[in-house]
Amino acid sequence: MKVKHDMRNFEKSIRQEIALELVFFLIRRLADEDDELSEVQPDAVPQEVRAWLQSTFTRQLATTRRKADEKPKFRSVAHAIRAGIFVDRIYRRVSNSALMQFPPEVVKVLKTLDEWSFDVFALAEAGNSQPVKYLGYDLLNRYGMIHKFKVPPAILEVFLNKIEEGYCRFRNPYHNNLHAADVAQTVHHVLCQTGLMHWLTDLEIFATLLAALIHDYEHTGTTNNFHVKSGSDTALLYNDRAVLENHHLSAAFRVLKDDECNVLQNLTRDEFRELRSLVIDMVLATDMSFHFQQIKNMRNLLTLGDPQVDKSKALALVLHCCDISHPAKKWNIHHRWTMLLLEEFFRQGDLEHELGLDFSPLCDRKTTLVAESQIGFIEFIVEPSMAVCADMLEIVLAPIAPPLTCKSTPSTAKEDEPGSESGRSLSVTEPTIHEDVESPKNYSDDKRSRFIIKKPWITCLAENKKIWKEQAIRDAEAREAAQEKTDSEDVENVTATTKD
Ligand SMILES: Nc1nc2c(ncn2[C@@H]2O[C@H](COP(=O)(O)O)[C@@H](O)[C@H]2O)c(=O)[nH]1
Ligand SMILES: [Mg+2]
Ligand SMILES: [Zn+2]
Repeated sequence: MKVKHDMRNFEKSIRQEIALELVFFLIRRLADEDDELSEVQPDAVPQEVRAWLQSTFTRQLATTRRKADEKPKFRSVAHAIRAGIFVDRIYRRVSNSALMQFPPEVVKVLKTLDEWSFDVFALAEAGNSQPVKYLGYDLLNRYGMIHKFKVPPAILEVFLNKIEEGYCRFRNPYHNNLHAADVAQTVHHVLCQTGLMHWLTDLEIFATLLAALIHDYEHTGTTNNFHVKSGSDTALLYNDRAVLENHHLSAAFRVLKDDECNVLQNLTRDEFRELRSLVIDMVLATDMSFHFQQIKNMRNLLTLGDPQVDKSKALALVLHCCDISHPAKKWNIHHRWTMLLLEEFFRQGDLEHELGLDFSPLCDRKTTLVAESQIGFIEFIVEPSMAVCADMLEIVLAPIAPPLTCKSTPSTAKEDEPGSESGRSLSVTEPTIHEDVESPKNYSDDKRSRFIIKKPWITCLAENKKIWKEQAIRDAEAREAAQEKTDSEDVENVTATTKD
């Protein structure tokens, strides 16, 4: 019986191997000869992880993107600093009486909002499980959006409540209001700690924060592939293309149609159109099947002598990186997110089993190799994405960077509590300039001064990968021990049967 079982497993793995090789061949032919996935050595990762990589992160080329934006207008931050002004949107005052009140525990957590490994779980705990409401409100006020775009504070509160509710609709372990708040906070970190905000107009900042807040609105807790293979209504509606992302956008813009929730009501027609277009581009680019193409396109662009980076493409890459950034946060936070995501995947696997569908990769709770898959995710997806994004930021921000290495700008956020009368301002850490260092590999041959951003994610990624690798070894040993136990039990059973 065991021999039969082994034969079946062997045949199955041969079939999977052949299918996998065929898929790899087709991917190379159909998509790109040299895209990131084809660079992944077939033996470097377990088969299950490869299957997941290809099912989640590849597809044929996406449809044509909209034409490049106008050449970006650079503003000299150095000049602004010298003049003692830190662009007028940094500090806005909104009448205290109109502002939403924040519980003191929320205020305390929000004091750490600028940190790379901000603890969104602590915010949810402090804020009655409403992190989107508090964080969304605070961010939009910090960047002066409420003032600049005349967002009625009461409407903003209703809008954020509605968005928060939508995130909670399917009670997902991972794709919920905490994930939305987490991604928005990470986007904020990039905006303010790298200086990206100074490359952007107010409208572009508003669009970026809004895109982050709504990017997984009404997520069903199941993947695009699941929607397609189960023939869900949403898959039918969007013809199997970026099913979830189309839904997040469409449903969120529908919320904005309601007067009670319309935070965009005081935008001009042109402003609305521009913001909508940016938000759509950003959220559609969070579809993981676009990942390799997106990374490759940006990497190729950055190799050009004087790359002109389209703002919408730059912002889409930033949002995508923030969306997959938890493996680059401190271990405790990353581990918590991993367990939540895996539980969501496993629930999908349970559903697939009930529906008689094949398990999607990483969705079978009995066989999934968690540590191995996380190593694969970090090495093949997160690290390359963060690297390209950082290179892109260093290139686009170089022309507006201050000429000298600056110390951190004193943060007034510490004194100005959210919802307090004094309003609030942004703390912006100035990135550093390293003089006379080599330009990024492959990007340019000339040796000149280079603008460098801080990259707190690098140490976290290395540390997390190390922990997963240790875990993978322990898991493999445990599996081996369990297999040996099963084998010896089988032998005992056979012996007992023979005696009978
Ligand atoms: N195997 C893992 N996949 C991950 C992890 N974190 C994120 N992801 C994948 O990325 C997308 C993110 O897009 P979203 O808009 O759905 O949030 C997610 O769906 C996963 O496919 C991880 O830790 N491990
Ligand atoms: Mg998504
Ligand atoms: Zn997301």
